[in-house]
Amino acid sequence: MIRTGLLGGSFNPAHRAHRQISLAALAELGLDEVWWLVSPGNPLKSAAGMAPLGARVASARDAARRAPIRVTAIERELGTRYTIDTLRALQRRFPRRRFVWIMGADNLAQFHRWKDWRAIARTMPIAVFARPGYARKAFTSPAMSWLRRYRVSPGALAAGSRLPMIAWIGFDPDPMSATALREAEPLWADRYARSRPRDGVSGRLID
Ligand SMILES: Nc1ncnc2c1ncn2[C@@H]1O[C@H](COP(=O)(O)OP(=O)(O)OP(=O)(O)O)[C@@H](O)[C@H]1O
Ligand SMILES: O=C(O)c1ccc[n+]([C@@H]2O[C@H](COP(=O)([O-])O)[C@@H](O)[C@H]2O)c1
Repeated sequence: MIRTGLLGGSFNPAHRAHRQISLAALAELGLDEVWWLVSPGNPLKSAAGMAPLGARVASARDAARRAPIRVTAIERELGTRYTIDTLRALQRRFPRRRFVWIMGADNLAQFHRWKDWRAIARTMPIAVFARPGYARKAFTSPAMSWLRRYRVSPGALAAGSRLPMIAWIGFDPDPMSATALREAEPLWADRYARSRPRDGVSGRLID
């Protein structure tokens, strides 16, 4: 089994916290690699202000350099938009991998708005990272009121196979956000104007 973390995101643009939480997940959960799934469009986010997919993939490749992180826009190829559909498609396509879904506390705070969120938790383990300002919202969220009974330590999540299973990973919270980067450099995507997602977006090149 190849142990693979999945970090889905807009990456508009990618930044150091994406890298840090991925490296922490690799170490704490004994993962072999992390895939960054650069979303063609988060179903809950407006497309306004969203840089082209190619620029977001290129920024993610920069941020992931020299780490066991693979950047992919595979949702575009799979034709999926909702995470539950992506995860099911990935499990079908990569049956020898054991996946873990990774997300920041901000996403846990609104996880109950995601399509079939309980089914996501029954599909693969979930690892959550603290994010400044979101601890309370995440712990008291509607999703967490159901998920808390399935909470385990990171070690138990790494070793176990029961589902659902959710763990908080110890991590010195990092205030970095793509919103702050866009405010500092609204035209950041111009740096990647000529970048197109190469074939690296295809599942074939992932394996
Ligand atoms: N500083 C951070 N600490 C912990 N998790 C983070 C951090 N930044 C992003 N993440 C997580 O990484 C994933 C992808 O995040 P995303 O690409 O939306 O970046 P973002 O900084 O949250 O963007 P935006 O500010 O545009 O909402 C999400 O699960 C998010 O919770
Ligand atoms: O499936 C859903 O309903 C759903 C709703 C909101 C967000 N997501 C996914 O959550 C991940 C994080 O998104 P973002 O924009 O916060 O980086 C990304 O993979 C999105 O596709 C998924």
